[in-house]
Amino acid sequence: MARYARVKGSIALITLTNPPVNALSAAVRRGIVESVSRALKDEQVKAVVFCGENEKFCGGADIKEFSGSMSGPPLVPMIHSIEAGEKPMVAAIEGVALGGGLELALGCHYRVANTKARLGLPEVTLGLLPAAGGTQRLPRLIGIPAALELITTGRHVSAQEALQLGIVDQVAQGSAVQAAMELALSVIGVCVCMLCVYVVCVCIYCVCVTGQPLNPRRLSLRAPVWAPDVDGVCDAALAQVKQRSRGAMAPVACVQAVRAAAMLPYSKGMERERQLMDTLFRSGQARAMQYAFFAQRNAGKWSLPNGSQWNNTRARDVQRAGVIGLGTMGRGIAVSLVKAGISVVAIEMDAKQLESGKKAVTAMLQRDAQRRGVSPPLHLLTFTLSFHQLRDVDLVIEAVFEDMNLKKRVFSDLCKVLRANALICTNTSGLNVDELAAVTDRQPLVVGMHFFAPAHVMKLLEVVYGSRSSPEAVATAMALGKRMEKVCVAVGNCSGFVGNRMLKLYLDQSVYMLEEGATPEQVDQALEEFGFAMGIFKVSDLSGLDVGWRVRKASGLIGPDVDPVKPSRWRLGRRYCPLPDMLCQQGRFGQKTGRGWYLYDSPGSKEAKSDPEIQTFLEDYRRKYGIIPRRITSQEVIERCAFALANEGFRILEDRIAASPEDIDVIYLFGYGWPRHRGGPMFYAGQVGLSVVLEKLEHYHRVHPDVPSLEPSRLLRRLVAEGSPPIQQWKSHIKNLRSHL
Ligand SMILES: CC/C=C\CC(=O)SCCNC(=O)CCNC(=O)[C@H](O)C(C)(C)COP(=O)(O)OP(=O)(O)OC[C@H]1O[C@@H](n2cnc3c(N)ncnc32)[C@H](O)[C@@H]1OP(=O)(O)O
Repeated sequence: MARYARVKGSIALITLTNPPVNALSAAVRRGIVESVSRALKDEQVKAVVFCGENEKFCGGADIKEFSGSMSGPPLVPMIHSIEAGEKPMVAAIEGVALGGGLELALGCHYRVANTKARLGLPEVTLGLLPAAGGTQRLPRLIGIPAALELITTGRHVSAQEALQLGIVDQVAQGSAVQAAMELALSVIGVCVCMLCVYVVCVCIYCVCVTGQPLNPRRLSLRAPVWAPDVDGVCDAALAQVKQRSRGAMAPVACVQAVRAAAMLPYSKGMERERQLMDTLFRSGQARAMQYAFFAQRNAGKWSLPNGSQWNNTRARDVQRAGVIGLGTMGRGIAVSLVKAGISVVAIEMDAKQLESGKKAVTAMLQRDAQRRGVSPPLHLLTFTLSFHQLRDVDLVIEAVFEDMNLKKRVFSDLCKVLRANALICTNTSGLNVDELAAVTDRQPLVVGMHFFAPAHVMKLLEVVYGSRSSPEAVATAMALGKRMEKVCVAVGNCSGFVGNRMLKLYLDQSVYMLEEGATPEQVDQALEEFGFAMGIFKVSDLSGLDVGWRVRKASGLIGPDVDPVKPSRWRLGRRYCPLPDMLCQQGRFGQKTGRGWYLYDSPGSKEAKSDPEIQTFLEDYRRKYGIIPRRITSQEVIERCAFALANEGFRILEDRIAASPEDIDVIYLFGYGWPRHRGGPMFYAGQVGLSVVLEKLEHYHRVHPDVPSLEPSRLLRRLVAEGSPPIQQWKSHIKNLRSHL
């Protein structure tokens, strides 16, 4: 779908019409091809302007089409025919010009963007490369280093930056379409300055250049962008993306394609671009990343077991919020709220804590404002020791220490001062939201808002609905999270919710493997090669080993009856690994104490080094318990960790704690560093093959019968029995479910 109109007598205006982002679907491509041909044939038409409906130029190729068989006119020849057209073609960029959208604009002879427009080639984030000539035209326009940076990161740039880089010719304060039409008129030799009545080549009043030849504007006609240092630049970029992308293929292919633009004529470069794209397009990585794109958007379309959902429930407006507790989490939450334009009353229990919280929050906001060249919105903050200052807030987020009794006290104190209709949210990472709500006078207005540390950086927010939480409270927390630029997922109430409930089993498998013969380094290396940013033992050191220790003590797993010399490896009816507790007993809490599973130069330093003491400690431990160490392969590490995660994910779906496997994957992608090119633990299980996962879990459960969580879940068995349907259909196979609302 593309609309054709003749405007200003001699301009053909071609408008892409495919809301919401005017993606280049087969129908849009067909519409463009027909409109361009019409414009080229129409003798009255002297120039063509492309724009998008609803002030959005184009969000790129239609990603939904990638999973089916492609039909309609292909993009590459379509863009080529635009560039080769004998009439000036001008792109009027408003909103976004991304991926194929920007490639279409690069095929035009001129580009005009509105000040608010964003431009980019984000294909790499979908496991692809800009294969409609983007890897060949962009370097010819802005040079190899800048093109490499944009194409390998997929970063969007502002109109102003695009102008500086040379991607656009003009930035318009008002309508880009209007400005593009004026540019088009000036190019075809009609001066629009109103002072000049002649058709001229250079208007002496406004110095517009008219009657320009088109060949210099055709990027494909430009020679390769070779320079003496180009090999070095590409090699450095390759090394950088290999290190950063942790096994993702697309960034490497992007560098290879851009290198071709430096070395080869355009047609050969295009061949290279196509070959690389073919490989990526067929890869499981591209499928995983495209799945992740839609899973992220679907998470916003939350639904509760009682039928309430995103499009039938209104969120309340939140103008003023309270944050209780200014530890690491509270500070990050306060910063995110203020950045979203919300007034914050931040509360601490004692003056010293309040002062240090205030300093930290202020410094974080100042740093952020400095980076963005704006002034910090400190006027939105009130720091106080008094709960009374909360009397007119719309919502409170409690972020005190992870202790049920403390949180209950805070909740009942809050009820004494808050307005009757104010929401109370808890940032607990796994405590029972219903139990907390029960001490309040407003159970329907209590929900969990589980942020991830550091809360002003991490994207994930689990919004936890309890059995009495109202749909309106869930909608409000989801909307607030979105305003704070979080990826929000609505989840049910159970110990650990979704993310930490699964994490526990992943941690268990990791420490069991240490008992059996692995080292922290081996496990972490396998996980990092798989694509995790950090192995589980490095992450544990970063988060602090004492956190889990405290939780295990509170849950009764550690108590006075545990033998301090030879602690039991069997607790609450199942295998238990006391290694993390033994480390904590030695004061090894991780980075903060300079020692944990690894050794650090000093407390607080970040570089993890192997610690020979840990090797000796593990050897002594195995000797004490008569364990004969064995070699554990990387494959076993991945299988036991990833399949344990997925198996619990299936149980979470059975229990209806998560609404879909996509939601679980989004949680792991945005909160736990799961590699995006592997889609998420549920997607990965589907990609490996559900029957393979079942077989492996059966094997590991046979070998470790004392680990009940390795027993394959009912849902996994059912899905395999029903022929391993694709992930989008799993939901319909969940029957006889308990409702949590
Ligand atoms: C030969 C190959 C050549 C080229 C390859 C490509 O062009 S690949 C595509 C490259 N483009 C992109 O990666 C852009 C993807 N989209 C976005 O980043 C954002 O959607 C965008 C455009 C910045 C808008 O963001 P916003 O937050 O405003 O909206 P949202 O993300 O929720 O999207 C709204 C709905 O539009 C759907 N959608 C967006 N982009 C595409 C697309 N390219 N193809 C298909 N559908 C797209 C998105 O899924 C949302 O749908 P909904 O049903 O409402 O959830």
